[in-house]
Amino acid sequence: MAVFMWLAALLSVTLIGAYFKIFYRKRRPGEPTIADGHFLWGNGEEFNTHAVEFLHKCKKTLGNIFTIRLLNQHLTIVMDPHAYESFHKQKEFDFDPIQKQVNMNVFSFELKDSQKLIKGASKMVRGNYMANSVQNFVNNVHLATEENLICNKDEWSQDGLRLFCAKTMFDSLYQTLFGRAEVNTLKMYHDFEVYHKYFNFLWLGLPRKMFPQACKALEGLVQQPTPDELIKRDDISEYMRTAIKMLQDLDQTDSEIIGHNLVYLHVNYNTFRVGFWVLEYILQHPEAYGAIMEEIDDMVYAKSSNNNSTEEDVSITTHELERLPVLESIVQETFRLSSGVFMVRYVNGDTWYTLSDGSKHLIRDGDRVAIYPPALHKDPEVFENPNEFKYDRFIDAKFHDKNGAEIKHPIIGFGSLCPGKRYALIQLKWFVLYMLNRFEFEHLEGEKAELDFQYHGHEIIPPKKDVQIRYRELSNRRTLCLE
Ligand code: HEM
Repeated sequence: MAVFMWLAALLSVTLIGAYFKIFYRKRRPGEPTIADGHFLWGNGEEFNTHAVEFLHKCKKTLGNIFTIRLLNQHLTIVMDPHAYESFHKQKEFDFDPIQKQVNMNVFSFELKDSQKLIKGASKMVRGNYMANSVQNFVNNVHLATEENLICNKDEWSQDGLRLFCAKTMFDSLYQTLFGRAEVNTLKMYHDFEVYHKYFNFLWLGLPRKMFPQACKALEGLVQQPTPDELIKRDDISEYMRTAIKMLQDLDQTDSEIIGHNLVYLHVNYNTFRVGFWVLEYILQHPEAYGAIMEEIDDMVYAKSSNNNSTEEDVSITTHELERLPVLESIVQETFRLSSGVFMVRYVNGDTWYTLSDGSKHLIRDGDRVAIYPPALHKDPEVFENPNEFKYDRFIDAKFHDKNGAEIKHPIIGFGSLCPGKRYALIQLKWFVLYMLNRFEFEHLEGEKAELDFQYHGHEIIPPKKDVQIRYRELSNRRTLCLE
């Protein structure tokens, strides 16, 4: 009996010691307040249940900067709506270890020289390279529509909206990325859907073997042509070609290169995800649908030399596409509502970080620090009725904090580092314009998509389930071309 009690006492002491070593920490002078949480798993549960509500609640009591704990990991959250630039410029806040973690845990590869690669490949989504890629995309959207949809002026066809977007947008993004080939892009899309369910768990480092469905989906996703075969294609995207060649020069293996290709497919998959939401919100809101059709019709009318003929194609420039006010506002509003992104950095050395009110805060070496854009995007002090979709919210609008100071970056759906932002937005806008100019859409009775908040942390949050729509080709429309 005495031995048993002695062992129990030893175990208790060991557990208490482990608790203080792994989970507990003493706040040092200057460090942000640590949010109250469960003594073992910290704030994980509240964060998972509804991250935005939880962070708004913390902001009310703790202010514009505080630290939360997810199990044994401390994460300082910056809620200052003016922090975007200072956060981006703070040299100790490092993205490299974060992308390494995603690459290794989710896609099983490590880049030998990530900075060189990102710099080199990023040049290929600008200037003429971007223009060529956009032209390929325009062409591929048209081909996907002809090949994968039922184009009928007299009868409605029925589909899931997400499936509709997969057959058109995902297909064209895929073909633009890898070059045109006989490939079942719908299978790729389904595998990506399954794999993304486990993204957050994998990213955090849980072993893939725990998720047999993820393993099976990954087996499908890595069924790609070899890197040598891919770069022989004439129409593979320049950033993919450049990245593959650089990786080969660095002696990375074929399987590492295939893992890296999946990262590019993943970033394009985000463009597809947001494409779905833009169309869905337009369908949910007749006033938005009416306004955008009016904008398209006005543009087509203004650009046609003969308004009695529908034979003539109408050409618009990329610049014009980027500057359509209703489309731009709908896109921004869609990002505001559907973005789930974390702008997270590893802290390289103890850092005094200054907020916009001049206050200085000590951020601890080895922690993580983050801006969580969805919490800013839904801040009721900045956006009136933040959970409502308002299609014209961003037309000629400026946004201010509660003291009246203007917020320079009210929407940060691409973080501060994404080199593909302009390219993705052009593709997105073209897709929406092309589809609305060519088809009429309706939800089936009672159908409405809802955001699935368990995917918080993903760049774009998917819907809980697909929604059923019907579509038919419009009569008397002019064909649009992008110069
Ligand atoms: C709607 C589509 C997209 C969304 C929502 C998106 C979002 C993001 C976000 C949130 C980040 C992290 C940035 C940060 O933490 O500051 C990022 C990084 C990145 N994105 Fe995008 N992205 C999209 C499309 C693209 C495309 C089409 C490309 C292709 C070139 C791309 C390439 C990258 C790269 C290479 C990085 C890593 C940058 C680095 O490590 O410095 N993205 N993206």
